[in-house]
Amino acid sequence: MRTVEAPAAGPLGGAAAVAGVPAADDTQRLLAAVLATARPLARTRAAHKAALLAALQNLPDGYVVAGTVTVNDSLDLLAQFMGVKEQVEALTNQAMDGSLSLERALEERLAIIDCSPADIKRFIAAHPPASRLAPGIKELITALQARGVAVYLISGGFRELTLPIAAYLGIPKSHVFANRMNWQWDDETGAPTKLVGFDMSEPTAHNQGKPQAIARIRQRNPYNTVVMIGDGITDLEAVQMTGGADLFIGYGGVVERPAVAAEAEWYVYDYQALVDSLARYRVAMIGSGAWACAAVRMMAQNTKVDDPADEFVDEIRMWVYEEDYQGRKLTEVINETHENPKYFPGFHLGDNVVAVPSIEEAADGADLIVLCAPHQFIHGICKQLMGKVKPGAAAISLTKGMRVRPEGPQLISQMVRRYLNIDCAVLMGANIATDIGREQLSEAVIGYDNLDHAERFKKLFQRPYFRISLLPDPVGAEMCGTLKNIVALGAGMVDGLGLGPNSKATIIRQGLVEMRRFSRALYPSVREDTFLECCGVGDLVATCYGGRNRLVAEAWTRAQMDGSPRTFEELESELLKGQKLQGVLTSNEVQEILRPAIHPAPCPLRVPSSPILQKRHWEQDYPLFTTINRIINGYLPPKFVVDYEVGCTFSDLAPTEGSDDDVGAPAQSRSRGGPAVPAVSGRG
Ligand SMILES: NC(=O)C1=CN([C@@H]2O[C@H](COP(=O)(O)OP(=O)(O)OC[C@H]3O[C@@H](n4cnc5c(N)ncnc54)[C@H](O)[C@@H]3O)[C@@H](O)[C@H]2O)C=CC1
Ligand SMILES: O=C(CO)COP(=O)(O)O
Repeated sequence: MRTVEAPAAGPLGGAAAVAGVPAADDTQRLLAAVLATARPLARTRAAHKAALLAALQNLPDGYVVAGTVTVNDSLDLLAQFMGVKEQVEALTNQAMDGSLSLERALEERLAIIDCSPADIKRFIAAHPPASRLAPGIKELITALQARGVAVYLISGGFRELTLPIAAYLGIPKSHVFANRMNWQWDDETGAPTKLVGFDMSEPTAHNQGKPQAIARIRQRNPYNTVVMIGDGITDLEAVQMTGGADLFIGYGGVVERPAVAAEAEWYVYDYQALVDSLARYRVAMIGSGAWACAAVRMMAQNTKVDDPADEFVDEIRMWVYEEDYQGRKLTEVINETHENPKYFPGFHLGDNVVAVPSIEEAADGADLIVLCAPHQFIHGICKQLMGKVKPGAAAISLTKGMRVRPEGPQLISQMVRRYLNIDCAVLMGANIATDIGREQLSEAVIGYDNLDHAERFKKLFQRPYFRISLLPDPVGAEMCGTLKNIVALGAGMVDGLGLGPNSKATIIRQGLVEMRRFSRALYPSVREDTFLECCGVGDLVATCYGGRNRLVAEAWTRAQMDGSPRTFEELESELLKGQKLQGVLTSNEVQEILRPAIHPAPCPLRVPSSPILQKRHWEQDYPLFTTINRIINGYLPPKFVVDYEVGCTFSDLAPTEGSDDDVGAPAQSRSRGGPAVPAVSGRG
């Protein structure tokens, strides 16, 4: 980039004038290109350039309008096409250097050109937009739009010629300000026939039209900062009026106009210089288990793209809970082989994934923080990260689980928001890690409060085989991901009992009913439809057929049935080799909410203080959840999983010694008004 440093000037008011104006809607952004500066200057030029850079890099406050996008003036080119190039170009130059009023220049140029609608069609066909664009402008606009910046095109040319270019650049018609040709219409056909002038009511038909157009834009949109980019005096005017643009970047890549260059605080000859100055989001992955590795692998593919408009920093730092792996540190092995041989063997994570043992270092400077660790560790993780994350960063949780404290339940995303003071979305779905590593079709939802963040995360994760949709019900999505792990234990028990698909379908259906009921009881805003999404029924089915909770529960049930009981911990460590089960903990956590205050469960209840916990005694409404919890804690044998209504009626009784047969006779038990339920050995 060649930069013209204009002489030091007085204070410049643009950015300062709007610095304190909050955007009513953070999602709306405009990148404006501005010119010039008859404005009173509030800063030195160097400081102003710094403000420009900051506006471009700190996009939540940075907005730009692009003014100069083609290598040639459309009307000049049309004049050449019509064989009247010299006369029209002379008038264009007079208008651009300010020696002829815009209205007169337009009027005279159109009169000389004197084209028909058919001429315009032929002209556009002969000069398609791609052939005329200034180098780098498409990349700049794509990069800005990818970052949520609204881009406008304000042109002193004509809509008839500008709209095809705007369409090619992805700028909506409503974001285009340009003049309109006036036509004589054929009385018979109603078609335009002859050019008879232009519409003088458009702001761009007059001098100072560009600041007026920007003022209109700002009336409709609460942008904080509007940046104008342009090469002519009429572009420069955009910053010379109250209500116009705040900042101006002069562009000399096509025509270098000394008057514009002299006034511009930042003058560039190449749009790539602006693309290069845009912020790129740095991503951190907190966690390195199976799903964390499958997810980081997808993200690494997306961040390492050869695209100048790419909005992500290539490198992703992944926090690894350091441990020994075959005599070496796991982080060293991952960084050497680009694979996590302990938790996700056989999959290349990407050369751009860097494993770090320090959680602070992993999160340092990250704009996008992805949390994916077993839920029991997230509280500790949040405490370590408190005060260490970049203000304004956005988080997303892939973790399935919740925390139950005496004050009430807390979702992982709520914990992240509370401890880290940043927004936290969730990504949930039927996402068995190894299948995703094998690039098999999967779906996920991003449950969000902040749409901008959700869209950014979607770009970060989405792959051809990993389809993401956005769901404005983050709580519902997270509750689904959490609760399905309990149902999966029930599905594993069905398998362990040797029962077939009908029984499993019964467990899945009842599980879905209880997931929905419980979620909506705790959080009434949860949407009904969410349970039909991939995070609801989709994940439930996948986990009940292919998940780790199912696997371990099946083995646990078989061991019970064989008379050689094993604990869940033993089987987890034996079958999952370091990976963690979430269902057993979640079942106990959920049951803390469901059961009455005095209960024979092995984990003693804390005294509830919140209204939610005081309202317990919900077990009868959740017979499957309750029965599964009683089974895994040894109060009922596994066969009750398919007799959950009955299993649930034992709930108020303390476990006593007794034979399995007693418990296995539900009709008799009920006739006794509730049997003594024996503890089954091998509690999880
Ligand atoms: N594995 C899967 O297919 C899926 C898992 N999930 C969810 O993702 C979350 C994370 O699971 P995975 O990535 O599969 O992990 P994992 O279960 O495969 O691995 C356990 C992880 O915990 C770490 N760890 C062990 N002790 C720790 C401690 N004291 N503090 C912090 N970390 C410790 C280990 O280093 C390892 O990275 C869970 O909530 C799970 O339900 C969600 C979708 C799919
Ligand atoms: O959540 C999962 C799939 O979406 C994985 O479930 P498991 O932890 O039971 O393997």
